Amino acid sequence: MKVFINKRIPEIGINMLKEAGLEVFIPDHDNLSREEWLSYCKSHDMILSVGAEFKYDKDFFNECPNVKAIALYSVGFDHVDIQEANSRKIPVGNTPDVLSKATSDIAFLLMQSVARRASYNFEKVKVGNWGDFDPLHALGQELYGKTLGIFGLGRIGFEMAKKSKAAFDMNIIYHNRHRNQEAENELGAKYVSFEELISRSDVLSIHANFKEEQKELFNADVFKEMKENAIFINTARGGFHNQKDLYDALAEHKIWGAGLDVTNPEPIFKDDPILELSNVCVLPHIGSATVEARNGMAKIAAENLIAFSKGEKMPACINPEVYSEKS
Ligand SMILES: NC(=O)C1=CN([C@@H]2O[C@H](COP(=O)(O)OP(=O)(O)OC[C@H]3O[C@@H](n4cnc5c(N)ncnc54)[C@H](O)[C@@H]3O)[C@@H](O)[C@H]2O)C=CC1
Ligand SMILES: O=C(O)C(=O)CO
Repeated sequence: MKVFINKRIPEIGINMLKEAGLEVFIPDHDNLSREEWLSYCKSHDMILSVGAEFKYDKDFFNECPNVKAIALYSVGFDHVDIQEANSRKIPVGNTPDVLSKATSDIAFLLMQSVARRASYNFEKVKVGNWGDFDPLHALGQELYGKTLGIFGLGRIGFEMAKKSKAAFDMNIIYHNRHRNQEAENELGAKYVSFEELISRSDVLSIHANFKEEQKELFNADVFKEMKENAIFINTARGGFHNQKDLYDALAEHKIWGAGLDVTNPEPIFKDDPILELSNVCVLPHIGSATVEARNGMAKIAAENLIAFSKGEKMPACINPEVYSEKS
């Protein structure tokens, strides 16, 4: 069976696939056009898919009838039409858990960076404006005992909550599709309505998996209900926030600041006015960018395809229903 990988991943995953007897093809350049990508997909049985640039939508499935399995090199799967995959009984794997610590580290880092005005202060040093000690200048806010609101308390949200509780004894409130009993028992996390989450959070951190219905859920109507000292953190998907509304809320100091590892659109335009604001920290989607997480992702993605090639269930499968439908 032949595997197409659209971009080089850590060797550990490639070696596992080859050792399992699978033929692996990786193009010699990264910036594939959609046409090139499609032509490679068409001639392979399995895809190890890196990044969310190309969508696995109805058109893809219609054009690539030979593809039998997809292993995403991500935990997020908002670029895959799962119903279409299900209707063709194509299992789709993802990479849960191995990146939860790394991604929540970035949410935590952004929370502190915004609270202590890191981008403003970095810029001062860079332009040679260190300045004298000033008791009233460049003051941040402390996070001790503040309220952290988590939207989407799953794997990454839980890691963020644990760190914030341990470091700053923050009160954790959350809004999720289901109650998270573990977080309630271990951290005293309190389940609240969406409205309560917005109005009570000193830090609001987004960790839900994105669906089109939730597009720009965090918009002017939400920002106007947030506290003036509130910090908005998004490490989930840029599609969750309306970036113009976020800009307005930040520029007008309706909220304290924002930390973004994901933007809308992504990548962010170089001249996006939000980048000019001193109360914003933006990172280029590096949540899972550690050696440990990326190796773990390569390993799980390879395990998913190897299992499939042996006629077994993928160990990390987004749509396990394809197996029960088969039997
Ligand atoms: N910045 C980065 O590099 C990375 C970003 N991510 C993003 O983080 C997301 C979360 O990952 P995990 O924690 O592993 O997923 P997860 O599935 O463990 O947690 C997501 C939680 O959000 C909840 N949720 C979804 N929609 C909701 C809604 N409308 N209202 C309330 N709760 C809702 C779900 O019930 C679930 O508990 C991924 O889907 C991905 O988009 C993941 C890894 C790296
Ligand atoms: O895994 C994901 O969903 C990412 O965004 C990148 O690791």
